[in-house]
Amino acid sequence: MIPQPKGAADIVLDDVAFTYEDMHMLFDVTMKAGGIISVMGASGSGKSTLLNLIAGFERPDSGRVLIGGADVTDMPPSARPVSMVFQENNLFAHLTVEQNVGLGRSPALRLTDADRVEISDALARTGLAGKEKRLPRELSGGERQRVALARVLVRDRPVLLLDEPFASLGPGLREDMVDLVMAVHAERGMTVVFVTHQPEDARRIGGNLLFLEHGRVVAEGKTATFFGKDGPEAFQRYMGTGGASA
Ligand SMILES: Nc1ncnc2c1ncn2[C@@H]1O[C@H](COP(=O)(O)OP(=O)(O)OP(=O)(O)O)[C@@H](O)[C@H]1O
Repeated sequence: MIPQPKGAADIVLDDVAFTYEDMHMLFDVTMKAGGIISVMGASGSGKSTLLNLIAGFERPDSGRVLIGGADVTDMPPSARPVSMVFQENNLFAHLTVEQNVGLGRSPALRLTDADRVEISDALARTGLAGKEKRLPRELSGGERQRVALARVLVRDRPVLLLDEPFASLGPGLREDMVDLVMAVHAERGMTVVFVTHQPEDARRIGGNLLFLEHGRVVAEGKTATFFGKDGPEAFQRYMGTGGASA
């Protein structure tokens, strides 16, 4: 079981409306502190927008975003208690691995000895020891995402948002990376929201699942239930399996 998190935070989207041209989205959903939640849905259903509203890269037309009970609707992304990992371009190309991780401690890279110890621990934890001085272009795609996760560890924020972070990696490596996210979650107990197109990622993660259609959450609950024979109909249609997949 996940230890009771000290710093985890509930995420609440309270009647959050958001529009892109003719795409009207409405999110009214609570994600429990310390949970791990997969977000699935067809392309264009609003998964990235949901994360961007939590992170503050998009502002609601109406409604409120609360994190840990605090209303963050008007806060810029940098002030929110959130880390985010994208599919790519998480790193600064001209900075070394350890500098990229160090940014999670100090945006100006003014690092104390204690920060350096934390950075070195995070690099060891994510399997990057010995690669500290490399530039991002000298790493594989999987290693670059490990650097992004090491930065999450040193930032130590109560919410971690992942937007298809391993979509460009092959299946075996993706499994390893999902396991690393789960290990980070087990260690820190932050609230993790993981957008994925891959059913096997969601199954591996377990926890809860939000399923989106046309800018709304149309089903939510335990991930295991989604993949069972009584999974929500909309999800079964999306999977095209009529229910449980192998
Ligand atoms: N910057 C934008 N300007 C206009 N429309 C946008 C913009 N970004 C997204 N949209 C539209 O908003 C809707 C939701 O997009 P979003 O990226 O959140 O979906 P998604 O579920 O993450 O898709 P994918 O799985 O393809 O990444 C889509 O209809 C998309 O075309």
